[in-house]
Amino acid sequence: MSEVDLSGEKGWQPFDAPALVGSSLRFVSGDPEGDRFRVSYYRKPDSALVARIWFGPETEGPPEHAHGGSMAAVLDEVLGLAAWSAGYAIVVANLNINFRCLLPIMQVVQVDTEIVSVDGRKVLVRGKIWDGQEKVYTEADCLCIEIQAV
Ligand SMILES: CCCCCCCCCC(=O)SCCNC(=O)CCNC(=O)[C@H](O)C(C)(C)COP(=O)(O)OP(=O)(O)OC[C@H]1O[C@@H](n2cnc3c(N)ncnc32)[C@H](O)[C@@H]1OP(=O)(O)O
Repeated sequence: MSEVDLSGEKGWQPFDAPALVGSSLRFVSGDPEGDRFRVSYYRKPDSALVARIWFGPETEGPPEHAHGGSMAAVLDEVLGLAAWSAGYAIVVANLNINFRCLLPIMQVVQVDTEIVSVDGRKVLVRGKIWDGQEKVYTEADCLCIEIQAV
């Protein structure tokens, strides 16, 4: 497969996910040369986690477009990781997804995240997969629950 440009924007800092949560996080981001997903994580200047993600041919669902489950897997990982990167050791309890537009495969898209609220052990993270300009493919609310130990 040809080179995929996952570079971030000016002011974004590369974020080392395995350094924070360990190398078990491989389902989405564990095969950076593969034909499924290729992912690079960054922190924005406001410290929000952001990802640049390439959906490869093995994520195909509808012809030439991403499988809904592949988008769900990406949102599970990125939104959960957003909570970890904000200092909360969590697992995902509920992931509510709206699929807005078919997502063409073989292109790089962006996942933006936002910590919406923290209420005791409950951390609500909101995110979207979009083109980074205007087109939103998928939106999600992710309820994360803090755990004592992994
Ligand atoms: C290790 C590195 C990982 C880093 C990367 C993260 C990205 C990957 C994210 C994942 O894929 S994690 C794997 C998928 N998730 C799971 O398998 C979670 C399975 N579920 C559980 O382990 C437990 O259900 C859970 C820890 C989430 C909660 O069980 P607890 O017994 O600890 O909590 P409890 O049931 O008492 O609920 C605590 C609060 O959360 C609320 N809650 C729990 N589950 C909920 C739910 N599903 N919907 C709404 N609210 C929920 C619950 O009502 C309560 O609210 P209040 O404090 O206000 O009373």
